[in-house]
Amino acid sequence: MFSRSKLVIGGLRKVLCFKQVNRHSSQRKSSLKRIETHPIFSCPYIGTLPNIQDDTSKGIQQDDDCKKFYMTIVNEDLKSAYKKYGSSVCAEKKSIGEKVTGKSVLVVGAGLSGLSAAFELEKVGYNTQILELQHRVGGRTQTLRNGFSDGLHAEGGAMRIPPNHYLTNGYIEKFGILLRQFCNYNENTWLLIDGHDKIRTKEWKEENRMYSSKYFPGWDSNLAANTRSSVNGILDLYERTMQPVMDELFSLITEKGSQDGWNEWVEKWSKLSVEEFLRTNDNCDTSSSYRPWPEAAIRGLQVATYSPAFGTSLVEHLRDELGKWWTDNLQTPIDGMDTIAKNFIKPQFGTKEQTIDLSKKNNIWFESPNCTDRTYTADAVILTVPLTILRQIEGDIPEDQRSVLRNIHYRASTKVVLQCKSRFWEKEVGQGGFSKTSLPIGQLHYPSHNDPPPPNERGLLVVYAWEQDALIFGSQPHAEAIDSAVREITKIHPEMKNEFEVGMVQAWFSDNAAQGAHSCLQPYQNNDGMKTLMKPEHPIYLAGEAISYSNGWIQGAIESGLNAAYHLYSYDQK
Ligand SMILES: Cc1cc2nc3c(=O)[nH]c(=O)nc-3n(C[C@H](O)[C@H](O)[C@H](O)COP(=O)(O)OP(=O)(O)OC[C@H]3O[C@@H](n4cnc5c(N)ncnc54)[C@H](O)[C@@H]3O)c2cc1C
Repeated sequence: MFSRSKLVIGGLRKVLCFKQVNRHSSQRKSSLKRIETHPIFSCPYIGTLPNIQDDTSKGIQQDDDCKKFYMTIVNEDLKSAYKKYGSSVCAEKKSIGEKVTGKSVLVVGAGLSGLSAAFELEKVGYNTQILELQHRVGGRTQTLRNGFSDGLHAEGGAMRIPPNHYLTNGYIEKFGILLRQFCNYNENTWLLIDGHDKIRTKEWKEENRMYSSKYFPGWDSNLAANTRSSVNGILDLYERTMQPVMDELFSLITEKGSQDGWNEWVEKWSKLSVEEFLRTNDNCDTSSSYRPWPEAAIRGLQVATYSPAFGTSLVEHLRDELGKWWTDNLQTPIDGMDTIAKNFIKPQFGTKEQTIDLSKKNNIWFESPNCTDRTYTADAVILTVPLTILRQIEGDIPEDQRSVLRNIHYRASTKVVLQCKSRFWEKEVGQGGFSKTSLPIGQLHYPSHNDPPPPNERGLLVVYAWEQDALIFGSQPHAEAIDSAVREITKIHPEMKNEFEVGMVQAWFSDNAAQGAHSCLQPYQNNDGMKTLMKPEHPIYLAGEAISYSNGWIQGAIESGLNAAYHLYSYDQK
C-alpha cells in the first residue's frame, strides 16, 4: 500500500476535506446515522467482575468487563463477537452475523487503531484501504534505529506494555512477537533536586520523611498536630490522600456492580483535576484530613515522581494506579515496538493497490486541496488520526463531536536518545529505571537490557521529558537539544561528557503526523466528552487512542479501532 510513495492527506495545510458526494447539506445531514447502542458509551459490558476483592491485587480497569467481547474479536473475528454479544451492543440485532460482501471502507491512519480496525474488517470480507501520511506504519509507536551503531535501537514513542493491557498483549500473542521484561523501577537510580547532592531513589523512598522536610520544607504544614507525626513523608501523604478515593470505587463496584460503580465514580471524580483535588478539601469527606496540600508538598510530589501534568482529571491520573499499569511486570518487544504494527500488515491483508473509482461508488468523497488528483470513495470511513489533526479537518463530523475534540488537550513529550561509547552507568545504577531531576531533562531512562548483548559495549541513554520540559528540548534545533541534554546529564553522570557519541531527538508536539504525544483528559472530559466522541455514527467513525478508556496507551488505540470496526460491521448486517 505504500507503493504510492508519500500519500498525503492534508499535507502542509493539514486540511483534509471529506464530504458526502451529494453536497446539499440537508441530504448530507440525513445520510449520517447515529447508531443506537446501549447506554454505557459504545462499549458492551459483558458480565460483572467476579470478585472485586480478588481482582484488586491484579488491578482493575474500566474496560475489564469488555474483555470477553474484545478477545472474541482478537481470537476469532467480528462475526463471532456479533453472534455472541450482538444484542448487548446493538439496540436491534439484525442478523446472526454474516460475512460482508461488496463493502469498502477507508481507514485514515496506519497507527494501531487504524491497523487493528482494518485487520479485523478485512477478515470479515470488507475491501479496506488504509490512507497514511507517512512512509511507515505504527504512528506513535516508532522504533528509532537509523543512525545508531551495532543494531542499537530505542523507542521514540511507546515503550512498555502493562500485563493488564489484554488487547495489546492479545495481538502480541497472536502474532508470536517475543517480549522481554521492561524494568521501570530501579532503586539505584538517582534523584537530583534543586541543587542538593544527588541521592539514590532508594534513599528517597526509605527516608522519605527526612528528605521531604529537607527538600520541601513545609510539606506537612497543613496537617493537624495529631496526624502530622504519623505521616511518613510526601510519598506516604500521597497514599493516604489517594487511597480513600480508590477504595470508594471498590465499594461502589461491590455495591452496584461494575458498570454502575465505575460510572458513578467517574462522574464524581472526573470533575476535579489532580491539582484541584490536592489543593482543596471542601468537595467531600474523602481523605479530607490530609487535604488541602500546601504548595511545598505538591511541588515535592511533582518533582520527585516526575509528574508534570497535574491539570489532568483525577480519574485519568488514578486510572493508571487502579489498573496497576506501572507494575514490575512491564514488558517490551525484543525487536522493538514497531514489530506490533508491522505484523498487522501482511500480504494477505492490507490495502489493495488499485485506486477506487469515485464514479462507481457514491458514498464518501475525500478531497485534499494539496492533492486534488487523489480521490477515494468507500461505503464508510474510519478516521484514526490524532484529534490534534482531526480538528483541522473539514467535513461532516457532527458539531457535538467537533466541539469536544477541539478541547482535548494533548501532552507534549520529547525524547533525546544518546548513544554512548560504553554503558558506563551500569557500574553505578545497573540496568533499567529512571533518574529523576528538577533539571530541564526531567528524567533519564536507562535501558533494561543489553541489546545487542556483550561484548558490544555501546548503549543508549534516553532523556524522556514531558510538558514544559518537552517544549524546551523539542523547540531547540536538534543539535542544540542534544548538547543541552549531554550537559545536563553530566550533572548526574560526569562521565557523560567523554562518553557521548551521537544523538537523536523525537519531539511529538512538532511531529507533523502527531502534533502531540497523546490525549490527556481534563476535568469533566472523562464523562460527557468521551460519551460524545464514542457515539458511533455511520458512515464516518472516529477512532484513535483518545477515544477509549485507556487513552495514551496502545490498549486504548486498539480498543477504539475494534469498537469502530464492530459498529460498522453491526450496521452492515442485514
Ligand atoms: C512518548 C510516548 C510514549 C508512549 N508510551 C506508551 C507506552 O509505553 N505504552 C503504550 O501502550 N502506549 C504508549 N504511548 C501511547 C501509544 O503510542 C499511542 O496510544 C498509540 O500508538 C496511538 O495509536 P493511534 O492509532 O491511536 O494513533 P497514531 O499511532 O498516532 O496513528 C495515527 C496515524 O495517522 C497518521 N496520520 C496523521 N495525519 C494524517 C493525515 N492527514 N492523513 C493520513 N494519515 C495521517 C499518522 O502518521 C499515524 O500513522 C506513548 C505515546 C507517546 C507519544
